[in-house]
Amino acid sequence: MVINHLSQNPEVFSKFNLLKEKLKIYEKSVLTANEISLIDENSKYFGLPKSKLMENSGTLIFEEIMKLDFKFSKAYVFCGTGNNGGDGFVITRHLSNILETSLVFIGDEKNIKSPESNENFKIVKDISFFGNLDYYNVLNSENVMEIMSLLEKDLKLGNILLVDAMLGTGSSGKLKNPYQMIVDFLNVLKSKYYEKLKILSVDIQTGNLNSDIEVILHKKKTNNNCKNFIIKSIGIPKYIEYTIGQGDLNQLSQKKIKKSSHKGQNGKVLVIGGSSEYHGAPVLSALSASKLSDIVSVASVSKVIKTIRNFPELIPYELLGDFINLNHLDNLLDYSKKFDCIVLGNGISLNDDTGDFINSYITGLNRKVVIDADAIKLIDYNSFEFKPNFIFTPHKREFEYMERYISTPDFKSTVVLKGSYDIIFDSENIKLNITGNPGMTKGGTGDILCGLIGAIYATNDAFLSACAGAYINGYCGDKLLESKGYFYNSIDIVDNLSYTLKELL
Ligand SMILES: NC(=O)C1=CN([C@@H]2O[C@H](COP(=O)(O)OP(=O)(O)OC[C@H]3O[C@@H](n4cnc5c(N)ncnc54)[C@H](O)[C@@H]3O)[C@@H](O)[C@H]2O)[C@@H](O)CC1
Ligand SMILES: [K+]
Repeated sequence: MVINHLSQNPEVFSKFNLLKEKLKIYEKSVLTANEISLIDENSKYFGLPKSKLMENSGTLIFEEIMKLDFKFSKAYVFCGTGNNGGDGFVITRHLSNILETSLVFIGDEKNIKSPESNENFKIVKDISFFGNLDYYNVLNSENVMEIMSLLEKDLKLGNILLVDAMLGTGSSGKLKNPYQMIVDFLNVLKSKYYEKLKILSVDIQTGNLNSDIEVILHKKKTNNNCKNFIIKSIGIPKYIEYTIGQGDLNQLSQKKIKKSSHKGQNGKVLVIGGSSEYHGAPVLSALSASKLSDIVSVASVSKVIKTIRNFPELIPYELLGDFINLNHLDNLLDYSKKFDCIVLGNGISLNDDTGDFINSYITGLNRKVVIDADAIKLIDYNSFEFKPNFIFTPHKREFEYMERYISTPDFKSTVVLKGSYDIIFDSENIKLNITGNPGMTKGGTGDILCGLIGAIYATNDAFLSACAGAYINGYCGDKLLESKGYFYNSIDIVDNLSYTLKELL
């Protein structure tokens, strides 16, 4: 799916690479557990199921085992309940074809976490009836003692390979028993039979296990610390690290909090925009925010507030005059304190007085801010600090106002560069949003986007919010393309946003 998209728009990719170079964002060679779980999810989403990745992992690790310059008469595979254990089941399947293997499964079969792990567990369970594979289940500490005495007996007879498929990137915090107990025993046996026991860890060594080698999958993780390791590609294409998918959405606070959230848990958003010239923009922005946030208010001039009063779900905050200006500064700075995120600029219009307001307001405020449209043009960038709490949502022309600053060292903001495919970046990350279609070029979709990003940003961090907002907005447009062709407008998007949010969150 992604390939079709990108091949249709090669110029997007050149802009993407240009920005990547300019920002000096290089491909990450070490990933955090969070980043790896993101890739995990998105691999599935872009057509690479975890079962395929597990098969690749187990098979590639088995091949590495065959290359070891270590003769062993028997293998033990220690497996946990997570997908690290799943990899271990695949390795066991291969090993049991060529030599006597003991599978030591730690935990209760019912607690095997994933279908792909379960699938592989069932196969090795069946094999154990055909011989060449002994199956042991460790549920408590005396099982541990039994296993260790079996292992020690075998060590007296010959060399043993021990595969550590107990815990991988899903491990967190201090090892719980029986894992710690197992690791302690294995470390004792390792020091006692140093040459006869070879320990190979799958992906990451479990706890403080004294492994001889780590076979790392895809890329190094921040908590890999075995000095002897090899890295195996398991077929995850690197573009997956640069594209936004369901994995990103799964990191949102909305996915983490229980559905029965109490009032205010979904954040409070203030939209500051509009003028006697433009009424609609702040309404679109506020309405889209109101699909997610508990409280949405619009601060604008009387003519716009008149429209706002038609929407009971929006809280009006009236400003006298035709344009937002410095007279409104103190009140708005004070009022803004009530909100988690401010959406600034929709329809605010290119008025000098408004420019003075924007530059004073934005420097005086310490809130999360989404800066859009004319606000982007009105900022005086010479003495401007691109703070980490700012998300800018420029289209191509608006981006020209700020492009030359993005590679300066104190650039800390997030940018959504809207286009046929949006490019989202901050000083450390860059991603491509591949949802959306030409039907979204109609007026108002930009207002909807920044209202949506503002609502998400109220309870999430900047880069993730920018990615998620762009993704959801485009996804909603793609659904409308299916049902209405290109003949949909921004009201259609606002009306359909709830269905999209329900589907994706
Ligand atoms: N990320 C990827 O792209 C791929 C990952 N794969 C494998 O999947 C692994 C990650 O799998 P999971 O996310 O299921 O996690 P793990 O297999 O690391 O296991 C986590 C499980 O262990 C338990 N656990 C966590 N911390 C513990 C602690 N301190 N003490 C005791 N128990 C603890 C938790 O209950 C959790 O269910 C990777 O390391 C890798 O081996 C492969 O299957 C292929 C692809
Ligand atoms: K491991």
